[in-house]
Amino acid sequence: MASLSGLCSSSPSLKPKHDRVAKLTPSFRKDSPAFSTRSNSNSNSNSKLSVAREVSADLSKTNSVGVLKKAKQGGLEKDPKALWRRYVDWLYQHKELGLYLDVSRVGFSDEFVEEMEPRFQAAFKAMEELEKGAIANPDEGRMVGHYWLRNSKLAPNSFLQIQIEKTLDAVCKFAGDVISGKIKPPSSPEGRFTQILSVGIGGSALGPQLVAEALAPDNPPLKIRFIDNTDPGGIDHQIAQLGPELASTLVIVISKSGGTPETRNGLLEVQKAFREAGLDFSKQVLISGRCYNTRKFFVGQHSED
Ligand SMILES: O=P(O)(O)OC[C@H]1O[C@](O)(CO)[C@@H](O)[C@@H]1O
Repeated sequence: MASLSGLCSSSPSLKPKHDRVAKLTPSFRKDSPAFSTRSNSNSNSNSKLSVAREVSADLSKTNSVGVLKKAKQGGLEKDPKALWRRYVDWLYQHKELGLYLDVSRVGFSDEFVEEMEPRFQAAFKAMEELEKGAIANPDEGRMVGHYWLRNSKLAPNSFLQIQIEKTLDAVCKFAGDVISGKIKPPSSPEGRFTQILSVGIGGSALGPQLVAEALAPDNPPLKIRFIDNTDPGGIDHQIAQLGPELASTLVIVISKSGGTPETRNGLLEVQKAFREAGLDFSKQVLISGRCYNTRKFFVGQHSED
């Protein structure tokens, strides 16, 4: 994961000679202890970091102190050399991701960075605790495992790692079978699923919405729509928009807890629409997460998980 500790340029040969920022805020540099700590959990992170390009200009006369003073006064630095120095100091590149982050034009001073450092250190520590499995959602008594889902090797124990890997494999296989038509609706003229209706709220809707917006191709094999609240008009609208394609709609009900009333309402409303259309809901619905004691609702295969 990219962290603020990686914001600075990391190629030693490109570091400014009078590295004032480095002196003032050692732990924000990539070669600092804080950076090393975080990069240890992501092997070879250091080798993936570098500034964007070679810096050949003579920077000896530039004055990043002046830039910082101006920034502190709230004025915007205009001197091109000073701005170049600041750019070189603060440009971050993550080669593997193709990510550049240029914060050099943000008017913060090194005093500000120094002042903020304890808070950053606290945040990094908290993030490390999360990665190790600290309970971060006390209401639900949950660990926060987003890190592990992206990289199962970060999971705090091998049981969780295997669970994640098995689940991801199963999800990919299921998606492939739906797309290929191996798993199909019982009575659709197309002979395959063409639409997904996702039912879930909050975190159980935002993730799929993000993926659908950010990662789906222009013409995905299945279109997706969402019921993410309990507004009856909105639910009716989604169902009406599907029209006859309800017969080729895969309904995915998502709930971490399996106990969210709004999600259950959506499920019941959609179930009713299927019934009224003479369709077998149980052959077209998949429930992700603990499921409202309705294990019969599974597409393709029965699951007890
Ligand atoms: O995924 P579940 O268990 O249905 O819970 C949904 C609820 O949980 C949250 O996603 C928070 O974790 C809320 O936004 C939402 O109301």
